Amino acid sequence: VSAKEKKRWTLNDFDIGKPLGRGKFGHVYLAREKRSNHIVALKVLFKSQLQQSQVEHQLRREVEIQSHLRHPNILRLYGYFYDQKRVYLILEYAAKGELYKELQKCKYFSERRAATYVASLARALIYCHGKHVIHRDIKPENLLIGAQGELKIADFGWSVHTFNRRRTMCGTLDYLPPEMVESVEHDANVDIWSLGVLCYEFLYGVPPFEAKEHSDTYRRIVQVDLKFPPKPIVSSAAKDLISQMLVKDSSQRLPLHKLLEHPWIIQNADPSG
Ligand SMILES: COc1ccc(C(=O)Nc2ccccc2)cc1NC(=O)CCSCc1cnc2[nH]ccc2c1
Repeated sequence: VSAKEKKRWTLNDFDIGKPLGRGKFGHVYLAREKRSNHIVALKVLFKSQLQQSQVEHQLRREVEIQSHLRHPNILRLYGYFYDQKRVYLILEYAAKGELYKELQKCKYFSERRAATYVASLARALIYCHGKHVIHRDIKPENLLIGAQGELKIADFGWSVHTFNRRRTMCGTLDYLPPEMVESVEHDANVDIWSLGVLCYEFLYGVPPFEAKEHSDTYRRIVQVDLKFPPKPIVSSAAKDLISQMLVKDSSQRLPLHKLLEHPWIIQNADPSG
C-alpha cells in the first residue's frame, strides 16, 4: 500500500483480522488490503475521544510528520481515512510483535542483541533529527520487531517538530531526561538520553533510575544517580557508552553519529541492524 496513490481508502478495502492491542484512543487490528493482499495494522480511533482529549490537531500534525518519514527502523504510517465516527490509521504490521514482551521474556538481552538494537535506533533517530523531528518517547513499549528481527520505532504519539517544543508530561518518567523532568527547554539531545536509558534496560532488564516512588525517580534522574549492578556481567565498553549518554548537560551527551563509532557498537552491533 504505497502512499503515492492519493486514493481514498475505505473500510471495504480491507479484510479485518485479529485484534493486535488496545491503545489509549482505540483498538488496533491485523488487516489485509484486498487488492494487494498486503498485511497491515489498522488502528481505529474514535472521533469522540479525540475531540474529548483535544488531540485532533496533534493527530493531524503527526500524520503530516509520519507521511514524510521513510526508514527501515521507523514503523510506516501508510495513510488514513475516516467515517462518521472513527479515524483509521493504516500502519505497517511488525510481524515479530512488541519489544517489551520480548525483554520481559528474556529478562535482559545479550550485548550483541542490545548493541544491534541501539545502533538501529541511533540510525533512525539521526534520520528523524535530520528532518527536525525529535521523538521524545523512546521506550520499550514504543518499539516493535519486524519480520527480520529488526527494531521499529512504532509510536509517534508525542513526537514534535523541533520548532514547537511542547512540554507535555507523557507516560512513565523513567525515560525522561533531566531537562524534561525540570521542564526546561529541550532539544534533539533528549532522544540521546532516552536511548542511553533504553541501552541500560536492554542489558540489565530494568531502567537505570527506577525507584518505588515517582519523587525518588525524579531525584535519581536529575542527580544522574547512575549505578551498574554486579549482575548480569556487562562489559566496561557498554558501561562507558551508557555513561557518555546519561549526562545531565544535554550538550555534553555523546552525539548519535559518535555513538555509531563507539567501540562497543563496532564490536557488538550486527551491521544489518
Ligand atoms: C507510526 O505508528 C503510529 C503513528 C500514529 C499513532 C497514533 O495513534 N497517533 C495518534 C493517535 C491519537 C492522537 C494523536 C496521535 C500510533 C502509531 N503506532 C502505534 O500505535 C503502534 C502500535 S499499532 C501497530 C502495530 C503494528 N505491528 C504490530 N505487531 C504486533 C502489534 C502491532 C501493532
